[in-house]
Amino acid sequence: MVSGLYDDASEADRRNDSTKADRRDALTSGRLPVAVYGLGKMGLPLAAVFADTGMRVLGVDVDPDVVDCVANGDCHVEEPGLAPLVAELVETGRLDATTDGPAAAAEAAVHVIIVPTLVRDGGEPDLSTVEAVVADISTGLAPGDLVVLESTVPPRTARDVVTPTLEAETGLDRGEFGVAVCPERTASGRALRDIRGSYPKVVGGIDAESTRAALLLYADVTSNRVTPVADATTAEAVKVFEGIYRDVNIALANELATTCDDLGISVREAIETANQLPVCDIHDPGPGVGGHCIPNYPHFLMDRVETETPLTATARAVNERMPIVTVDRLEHELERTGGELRDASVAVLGLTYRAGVPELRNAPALDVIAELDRRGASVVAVDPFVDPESVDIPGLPIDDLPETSLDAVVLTTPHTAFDRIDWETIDPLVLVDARDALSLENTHHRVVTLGVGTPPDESTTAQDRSILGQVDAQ
Ligand SMILES: NC(=O)c1ccc[n+]([C@@H]2O[C@H](COP(=O)([O-])OP(=O)(O)OC[C@H]3O[C@@H](n4cnc5c(N)ncnc54)[C@H](O)[C@@H]3O)[C@@H](O)[C@H]2O)c1
Ligand SMILES: CC(=O)N[C@@H]1[C@@H](OP(=O)(O)OP(=O)(O)OC[C@H]2O[C@@H](n3ccc(=O)[nH]c3=O)[C@H](O)[C@@H]2O)O[C@H](CO)[C@@H](O)[C@@H]1O
Repeated sequence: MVSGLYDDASEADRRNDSTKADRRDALTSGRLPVAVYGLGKMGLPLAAVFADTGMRVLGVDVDPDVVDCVANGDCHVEEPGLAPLVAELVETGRLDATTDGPAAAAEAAVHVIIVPTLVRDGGEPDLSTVEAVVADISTGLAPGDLVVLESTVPPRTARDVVTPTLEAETGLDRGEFGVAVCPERTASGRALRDIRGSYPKVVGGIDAESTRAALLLYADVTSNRVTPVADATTAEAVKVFEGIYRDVNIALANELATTCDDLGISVREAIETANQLPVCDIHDPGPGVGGHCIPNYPHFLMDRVETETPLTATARAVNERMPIVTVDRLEHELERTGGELRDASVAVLGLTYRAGVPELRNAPALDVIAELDRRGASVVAVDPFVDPESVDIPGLPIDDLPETSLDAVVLTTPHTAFDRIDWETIDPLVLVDARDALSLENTHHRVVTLGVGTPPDESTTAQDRSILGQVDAQ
């Protein structure tokens, strides 16, 4: 008889493959219901993939509009392939949604937390949403249940916050229920593909049995391998380290880009050529680091350790300054042409934090616009994915660019829709291509990127370099 995914069975039982198969079968046949707390950009895709393996999934969200939408088989999250999947899963009864967390907790045997973990002004991690879900779960937690943290959390959250709270609130002892950290390794726009197995799934429990139960949970979810790590804290650290790696390396690229002002070289050319070496993986410079992951995760480490973390802190500061660097570049170039930023009319191309996603959290473009505004420029924003007016910024349709009187353009996010702009039909302007995404060398515009301070040496023009490249290739 299978009572839960977490088992206090004897070692002999654990080695028994038929017991393991029974548990897996109980899960994928729907006999062990799964509650997924948080039906947002990552939670809904995760709930759908769980349900698609045969699990019976109850999605929980505090937002009644989200719950109504999902319960009706509709989909409020824009992810490739998600809408038809949600419709089918709701129709066949494998996925449902509720605002009633305690009721879902009472019914479920597996509780998966995928709510946001943010950072307060000042850098302190804000775990209030996770704590609210843990409070719901504790009202229905039963012996044999497994609690899974998919949300990214500061290392030691499972050990020092989640588990002690569950013990205190339920009266159950550690060993009667499981807690495992199984961090989401996905990004907006690729959620279903990533959850189904782009990367190995990391699982780490507060005890060996929790890790074992998490291995069973994900065995049928991912086509990739499931990687057990030593404990829950290691699993938490893996996710936070991934984010810090990215933040620090982007900061390095951004710093190198600013030195190219002095050197008078193209940072992109130097980076691309340096990256010919397999040991070299310099990232792309840009106007800043956005999204709700990478800018937050360094704080999850810095706030939790006594040890000094100067590199992590400096990287954050370098990246946070990039919107200012971008506006400085524009102001400087306008001055070189006799213009002034405080009188300038500027279009910012791309509001979202990266190309191709309708996501504005921590978007560098918003900081660029705030700084332009602070320095007196009048700004319009162009974005094919979000309406600028939704964040109180005057918007401009892409196709209206030629008819609009502009002194400057700043490209902050390289949406593919911008490829269709016919720059020849736009009056000459200063263009800061902060992502180096446009090829406008031969147009009448004054184009600068963040990583070319002065134009390349006249003796080796772009044309010369391409000829030299051909010679080199022969
Ligand atoms: N978005 C990403 O690219 C990404 C990638 C990897 C990991 N993650 C992690 O996934 C987690 C969730 O991110 P997301 O992008 O899905 O967030 P989101 O903001 O899109 O959605 C969160 C959902 O949780 C709901 N919610 C808030 N409090 C709740 C509560 N107490 N009970 C139930 N529901 C509640 C909200 O109403 C919302 O619908 C975060 O911890 C993040 O670190 C996100
Ligand atoms: C590559 C990837 O899968 N990463 C994911 C990441 O996803 P993401 O959606 O946050 O996107 P990123 O690509 O990391 O970009 C963040 C910001 O940095 C800017 N940037 C990026 C690279 C560069 O070389 N130079 C830059 O300037 C970019 O424009 C944007 O503003 O976080 C998720 C949540 O934890 C992780 O699952 C996962 O690691």
